[in-house]
Amino acid sequence: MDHAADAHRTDLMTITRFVLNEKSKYPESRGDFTILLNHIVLGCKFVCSAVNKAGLAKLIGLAGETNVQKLDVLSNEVFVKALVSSGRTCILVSEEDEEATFVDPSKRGRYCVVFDPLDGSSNIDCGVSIGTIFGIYMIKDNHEPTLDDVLQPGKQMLAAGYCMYGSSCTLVLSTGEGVNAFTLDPSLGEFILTHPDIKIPKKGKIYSVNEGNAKNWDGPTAKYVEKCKFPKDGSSSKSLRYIGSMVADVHRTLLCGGIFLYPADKKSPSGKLRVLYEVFPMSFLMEQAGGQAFTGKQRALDLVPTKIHERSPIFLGSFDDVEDIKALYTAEGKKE
Ligand SMILES: O=P(O)(O)OC[C@H]1O[C@](O)(COP(=O)(O)O)[C@@H](O)[C@@H]1O
Repeated sequence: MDHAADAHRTDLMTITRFVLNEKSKYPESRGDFTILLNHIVLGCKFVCSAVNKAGLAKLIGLAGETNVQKLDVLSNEVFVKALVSSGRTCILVSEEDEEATFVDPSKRGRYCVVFDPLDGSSNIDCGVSIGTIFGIYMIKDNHEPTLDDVLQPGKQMLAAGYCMYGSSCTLVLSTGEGVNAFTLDPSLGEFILTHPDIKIPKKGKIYSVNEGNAKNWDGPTAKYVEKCKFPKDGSSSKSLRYIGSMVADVHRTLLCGGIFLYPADKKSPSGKLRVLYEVFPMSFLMEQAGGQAFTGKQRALDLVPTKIHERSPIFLGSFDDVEDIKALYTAEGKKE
């Protein structure tokens, strides 16, 4: 690898150029998606800089008398304003807003964006990697947009991604043609393609779960984690890695393989993670990278949500690892 050449590389594959190339294959594409994506990218750049300077800019801690992080409020505001000002959206669903936002007809487009402006917020104060998660649907015709346009199975999504604010700022994106990652070059202010066509290893050496909830797990989950720790087939035990920030845990799983699980338990029978803007986007990316995502009952992307903040258990990651837990739930199902 000729680092000198790399440092002076002039043929820069920015995320805009990459998506323009992808969309140029479709004669009907008018650049609307690229314009929408550029506004999401703007939001990510803003949040990245805010997270980096959070300690200095007194952006750490809760907003006023609320139990919401200042950065959560700020991130939500910048994404809602960027998405509305793109002129390409009609419905916005944010983890931070109880109700969906219906964009004024004068500024409306055909894309519906579901997003978690800053996921893993419990990790903000201690500087652990956090991220933004988003999914994009499109309404097929010019009908008056309704919630039904977002309460769609995840497999209807056009695109999904996340931006991780960690040691570097990395935006991972899929428009349904594989998964690519772009790293923010702060000197250029541009996301540059650094991880083309990501494929998750078929089987991994890592399992990622909050074992603190173990006493409340159902049978198949408890058996699966036991199997990871004490495999009976002579294979070596898996290592436990859990950051408690979905974007960071899923990013590691995508690149290194293994499985991330947030199962249901007696305390939260529907799990913790939200279907529209956590489970669906991450499941979309996993499938596009050759992995899979399972709810304990079905393929995650086949789920049809009935509420915008609905939760679901999720098991996602390397194909073979998720197959193992699917087998345990199928066996459990047969017993019932
Ligand atoms: O602390 P727990 O129960 O393990 O939950 C951690 C999970 O919750 C999250 O922080 C989401 O919660 P928030 O939406 O409240 O940020 C995920 O990023 C993470 O995977």
